[in-house]
Amino acid sequence: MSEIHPNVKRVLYSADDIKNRVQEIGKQITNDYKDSKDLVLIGILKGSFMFMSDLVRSINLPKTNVTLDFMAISSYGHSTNSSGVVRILMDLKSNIEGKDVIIVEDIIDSGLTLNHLVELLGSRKPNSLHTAVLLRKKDGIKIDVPCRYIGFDIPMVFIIGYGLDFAENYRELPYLGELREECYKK
Ligand SMILES: O=P(O)(O)OC[C@H]1O[C@H](OP(=O)(O)OP(=O)(O)O)[C@H](O)[C@@H]1O
Ligand code: HPA
Ligand SMILES: [Mg+2]
Repeated sequence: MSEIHPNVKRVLYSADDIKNRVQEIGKQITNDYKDSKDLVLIGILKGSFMFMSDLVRSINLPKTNVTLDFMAISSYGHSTNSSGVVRILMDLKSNIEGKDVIIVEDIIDSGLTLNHLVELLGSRKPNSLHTAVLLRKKDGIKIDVPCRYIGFDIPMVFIIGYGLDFAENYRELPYLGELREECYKK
C-alpha cells in the first residue's frame, strides 16, 4: 500500500477491502434488479463519487436500462458535526417517476441527510426506492433510515478518504481512515 497520510490515525478499510465489499454489493444489486426495466442510481455528491463509480462498474444488468443521476447536498461544511440543516445544492436532472431508484451514499452518521433524501425522492413517485450506503455509524443514528445495502458498520470516529472529506480535504485517499482528533479538536 502507498504511504498513509500523516493525519490518519489508523486505516479502517484498505483499498482492497473496499473493492471486495463493493463488488459484493454490486452482485446483490445485479441479482435483486434482474427483472427491473429502469434502474436509476442517484449519487449524493460530493462524498459518494468514488463509491458510485466503483459500484456502477460492479453491477451487470445488460437487459436493464441503467441510468445515473446526481444530487449535491451539504450539511457538514467545515465541521465534524452535522449542522442539522440539509441544503440541496444541486437537484436531479431526470424525472424518477415510475423508476426503480437506489440512492447511493457514502455514509450515514446522524441519518438526517438520508432521511431527508428518502422523503424528498419518495414524494416524486418512483416505482421503488432503496438505499446503498458504504458506511454506517450505528451509534450515531438519530433518525432510523432503512438501508438495503450497507458496506460496513463503523465506530463513532471521523472518517476520511474514498470520497469522504474533512473541510473538503482528503477525498482522494484510496482507503478509509480515521482522522486524527488533533486535526479538528482545538
Ligand atoms: O447522516 P448525516 O449526519 O446526515 O451525515 C451524512 C452526510 O454528511 C456528509 O455530507 P456533507 O454535508 O459533508 O457533504 P459532502 O458529501 O459534500 O462532503 C456525507 O457525505 C453524507 O451525505
Ligand atoms: O465521519 C465522517 N467523515 C466524513 N464526512 C462525514 N459526514 C458525516 N460523518 C462523516
Ligand atoms: Mg463532507
